[in-house]
Amino acid sequence: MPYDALVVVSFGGPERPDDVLPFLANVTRGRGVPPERLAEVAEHYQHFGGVSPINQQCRDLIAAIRADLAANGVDLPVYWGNRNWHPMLADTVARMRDDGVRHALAFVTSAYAGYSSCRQYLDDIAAARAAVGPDAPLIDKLRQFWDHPGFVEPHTDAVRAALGTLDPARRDSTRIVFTAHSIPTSMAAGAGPDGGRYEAQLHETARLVATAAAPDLPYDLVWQSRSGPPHVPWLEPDVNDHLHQLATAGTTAVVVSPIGFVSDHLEVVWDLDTEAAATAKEVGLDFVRAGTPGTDPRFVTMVRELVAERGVGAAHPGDTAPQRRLGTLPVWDTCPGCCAPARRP
Ligand SMILES: CC1=C(CCC(=O)O)c2cc3nc(cc4[nH]c(cc5[nH]c(cc1n2)c(C)c5CCC(=O)O)c(CCC(=O)O)c4C)C(CCC(=O)O)=C3C
Ligand SMILES: [Fe+2]
Repeated sequence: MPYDALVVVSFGGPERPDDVLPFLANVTRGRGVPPERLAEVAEHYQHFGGVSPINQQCRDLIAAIRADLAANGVDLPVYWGNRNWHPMLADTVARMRDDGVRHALAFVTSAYAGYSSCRQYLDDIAAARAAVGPDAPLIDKLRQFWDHPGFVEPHTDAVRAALGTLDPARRDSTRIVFTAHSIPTSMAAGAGPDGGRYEAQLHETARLVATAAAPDLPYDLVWQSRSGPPHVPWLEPDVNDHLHQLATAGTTAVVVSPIGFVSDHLEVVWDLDTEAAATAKEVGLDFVRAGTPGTDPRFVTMVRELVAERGVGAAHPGDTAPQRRLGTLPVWDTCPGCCAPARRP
């Protein structure tokens, strides 16, 4: 059956102060996140008036996707549903059913393998379809896109632009510090069909961005936004500890590039622009944070290309577009057995 809709599936975020606690309850239900950590994160949201930037970023991305599809003659309605906040995915899937959608593609706003980045979105889709019932549309998730040029190139340009703002006299002691969301080490071990794929893909993206943006500079991949109880091991080092380390070892300037993310959502504007920037200042490092793809036209076009890989918009029925990729790690179109839920801690 040909595809008749695209649904953008994202994390969701609060849009007013009263949303913050119920949003956090949705994110952390059954996850064992300590109340102290929750109170701390609630405060981060309240610093921004209780409004996460992520929902508006999704609206902007969807407007750009719709315009790009229309400009290229691809007639595909675009829906939007979130994991943790309105519009909730189950409500969206009900609306898709009401509109007569039978078989949709899902673009998830996360590029990588892993439980939180991939498998949990598959579970969200399954739960939303189950809530809607037997006449819910089929929904196929598009593949992971960590090494797609439409994701790598905007990150590369952002790193290059950020480097351009630093003192060229310090170039010899400048480093690129890539970041992604930390996850429990047990979750990292279970990422992808054969494990370890979250880190492996991030290492590949870091290499692709660094070698294109500044082949002369050293770079690191470190982790941000650690959650969970202290006795559970998560990926380390934390970006703040790493900045301390770098300053001690003679680095004078850093570009921090959040390659783990597609937009400047709260974990970027708080954990990096506020916390990591303060750490850099404390230890005397020049600090600049590189941007994220957001609505970069290449990122928007990538979505159309991923859809074309599934045969949508083809000149002849049955034609599918080739995968555009810069890396060499294997990729799975349909995530077979990927990020098995049983491996989740
Ligand atoms: C891998 C990963 C991504 C990237 C993939 C993707 O993009 O999906 C990501 C994205 C995001 N994480 C976000 C927010 C939060 N994540 C939390 C908690 C957690 N994240 C985890 C992992 C990830 N998270 C994990 C293992 C937990 C522990 C709880 C659990 O096991 O599930 C918590 C609870 C409080 C805390 O403890 O921090 C919050 C509020 C926002 C929205 C920001 C905004 O509002 O703009 C976004 C985009
Ligand atoms: Fe998170």
